[in-house]
This record gives sequence, C-alpha cells and structure tokens, in this order.
Amino acid sequence: MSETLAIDIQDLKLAFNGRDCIDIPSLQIHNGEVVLLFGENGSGKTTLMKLLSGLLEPDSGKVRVLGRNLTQMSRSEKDHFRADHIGYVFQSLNLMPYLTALENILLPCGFSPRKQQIVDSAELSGEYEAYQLMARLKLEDPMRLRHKTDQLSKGLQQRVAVARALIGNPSLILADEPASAMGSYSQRLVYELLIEHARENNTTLICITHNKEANPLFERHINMKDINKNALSNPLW
Ligand SMILES: Nc1ncnc2c1ncn2[C@@H]1O[C@H](COP(=O)(O)OP(=O)(O)OP(=O)(O)O)[C@@H](O)[C@H]1O
Repeated sequence: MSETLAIDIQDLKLAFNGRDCIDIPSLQIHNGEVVLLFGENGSGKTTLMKLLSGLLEPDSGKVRVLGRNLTQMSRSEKDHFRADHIGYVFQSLNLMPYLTALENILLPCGFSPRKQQIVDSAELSGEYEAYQLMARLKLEDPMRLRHKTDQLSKGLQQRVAVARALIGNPSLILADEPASAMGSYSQRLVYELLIEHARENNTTLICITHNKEANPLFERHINMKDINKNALSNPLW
C-alpha cells in the first residue's frame, strides 16, 4: 500500500516558540496525484511544504515521502533526498541573483547526479531542456535567459523558478504560490505546465494558490482547515 503513496503523514506536530502551528493527525497523497493546497493566511501551508521537503523538522510524528521516512534521516540524507527527488518552487523564489536565469534553471542538476543523468539520458542538453520548459511558459525572447535573475521582472523570475523545479523530472513537485506575481493568462500557463508535466511524468504535484480560477484544473483540493487542527487558531487569520 505505502508504495502507492507519495505522502503519508501520521500525527505530525510542530510549534514555533511555544505556539502550535501544525497538528495533522493523518494525510495521504497518492503517487501521481495533482493537488491544490489552500487555506487562510497563517494556516500552515508553507510550513507543511517545508516539513514535506525536510527543510523543517517536526516536533513529533511521522512524515513518509516517496516511501522514505524523512523523520529517520540525517540532515545530509534529507538534503540529498530533496536534491534528487523534489522540485520546490519557493514562495520567496530563492533564485541566485549572481547567476543567469539559465544557470539558475540548471542549478539542481549540479546538486543531483540523478537529475543530471535524467537530463543527459534525453540525449539533449540540459540547456535545451531549460529552453523547452521556458518556451512552454511562453518566454518570447530566449536571450532573456542569459540575464542575471535580478534584472528580470518578478513574473519572469517566477517562471524561472518553476522551470528550475521541473528540470530533471523530480518525482514530487512542491509549488508554493508559483504564479502570484503574474497576470491571469501567465498564471494559467504556469498551472497548466505544472499539471501537464506531472501527468506526462507521473509526478506528484502539490501546489499552493489563493487563485480560485486555478481550482478546476486540479483533481484534488485540500483545505488546511480540514487537515490541520491548528489551521484556524492563528492570529493572522
Ligand atoms: N520560522 C518560523 N518561526 C516562527 N513562526 C513561524 C515560522 N514559520 C512560520 N511561522 C508561523 O507559523 C504560522 C503558519 O505560517 P505559514 O507560513 O506556514 O502559513 P501559510 O498558510 O503558508 O500563510 P500564507 O498564506 O500567508 O503564506 C504563522 O503564524 C507564521 O507566522
């Protein structure tokens, strides 16, 4: 059973400075599911994504991701696991400003021999793959990828962050508000690319968005208040 689960959470708890943030008794997401995660500001969406990627350590409980128990891994094992198997679009983007857009997109291949191998096995260069992904996001001028990311608009930076998460076909994509700085046409392109890419590669996709227009595109909708007992106890709400 667990081999079919991309995510399996049991009794997951995390507090910040004594204030309870996450209390999720149970959550399962199957391999290949395309999931929209939504909820009020402060309901714990980003924190949950960080727990799923091993960037945050829970106080207690179990997090299994792609059949591996994150809670039993060392920090370095988690870093390698994340580099090899997860693509993450951070809410804060986390692009390297001193690198070009193209170098940013290709960065995960440098950290993961697995991603590099997948890109190489396509018998096309990583660079070609990067251009292909950006073409699907309707980048009009490919020369823009030769610019440093801090010279690009916020919307283009987000598209670069999306391509960076998809390069090397990771098995799990976590996308935290991946299109918030874009107009509605570009937002739709981003959601459609993430979903098509997930279906083409049997990738599991978990995407946070406040954009209700994206709802019909996703096959499963998870409201934080239905899974996190502390979702509504936050003062931000
Ligand atoms: N590193 C941290 N230290 C202390 N408190 C934190 C930390 N990270 C998150 N929190 C708090 O945990 C709660 C949940 O934050 P989180 O960012 O996960 O919510 P969210 O649902 O993603 O919100 P939003 O929709 O505004 O992005 C908030 O009260 C936030 O202030």
